[in-house]
Amino acid sequence: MRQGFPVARRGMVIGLLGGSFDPAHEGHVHITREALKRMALDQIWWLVTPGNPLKARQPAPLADRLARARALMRHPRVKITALEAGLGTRTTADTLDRLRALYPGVTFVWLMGADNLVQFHRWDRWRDILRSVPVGVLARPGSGVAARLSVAARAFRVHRTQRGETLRGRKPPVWAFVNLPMNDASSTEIRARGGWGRGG
Ligand SMILES: Nc1ncnc2c1ncn2[C@@H]1O[C@H](COP(=O)(O)OP(=O)(O)OP(=O)(O)O)[C@@H](O)[C@H]1O
Ligand SMILES: O=C(O)c1ccc[n+]([C@@H]2O[C@H](COP(=O)([O-])O)[C@@H](O)[C@H]2O)c1
Repeated sequence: MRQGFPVARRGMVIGLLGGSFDPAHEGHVHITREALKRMALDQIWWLVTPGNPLKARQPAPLADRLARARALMRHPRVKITALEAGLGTRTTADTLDRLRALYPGVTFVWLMGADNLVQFHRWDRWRDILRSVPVGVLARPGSGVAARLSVAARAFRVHRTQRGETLRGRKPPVWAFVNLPMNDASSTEIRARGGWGRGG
């Protein structure tokens, strides 16, 4: 395996949490720990993105975001990675294609907060993503209703399962809201109070 790429054995089920992590915060840690437990995932990999293709704002340098993420999220089954920088991919659909080719026999589950489902239909090849991996949508304060009414939720409503815990064993297309105790931490809020980056 390439340097910096985690090792995974055939048969493993690995959750992928992509994000800007600008900066990583307790909300990320909370959903990661809860998803590991509730969804019986073998590992979760954080994919710290070089840059969200839909965000105009330039994030803090990747090295700084990785260092903060690694300092905050300490768990033997959670790997903090810069896989997308290594692969040269920017969109999630491309990243998933590459990971499936690199890790035959490994099942990936895409994880994201409910806020991301609201605008998921603007992502590159979003239908392909939903057809190729199980997707767990993690509860986030303020986004539940909009997520349930979103274009993607309506388009794939027949593929929704009520049981997020079972996603790891299901064949896509399948997705679920994974109801967790919610945590209201947000990177935007941390940046606004000067807790990160050039201003903080
Ligand atoms: N408090 C939270 N509860 C549930 N999901 C979250 C929470 N914070 C972040 N996430 C999810 O984690 C992933 C990465 O989030 P991201 O790095 O964009 O953090 P953020 O706080 O949403 O940042 P920003 O405020 O800059 O958009 C996304 O799927 C996001 O929906
Ligand atoms: O593939 C896309 O078109 C796409 C559009 C928007 C966001 N994403 C991914 O969604 C993840 C969450 O991004 P963010 O900035 O909300 O943390 C991250 O992995 C992004 O690369 C992907």
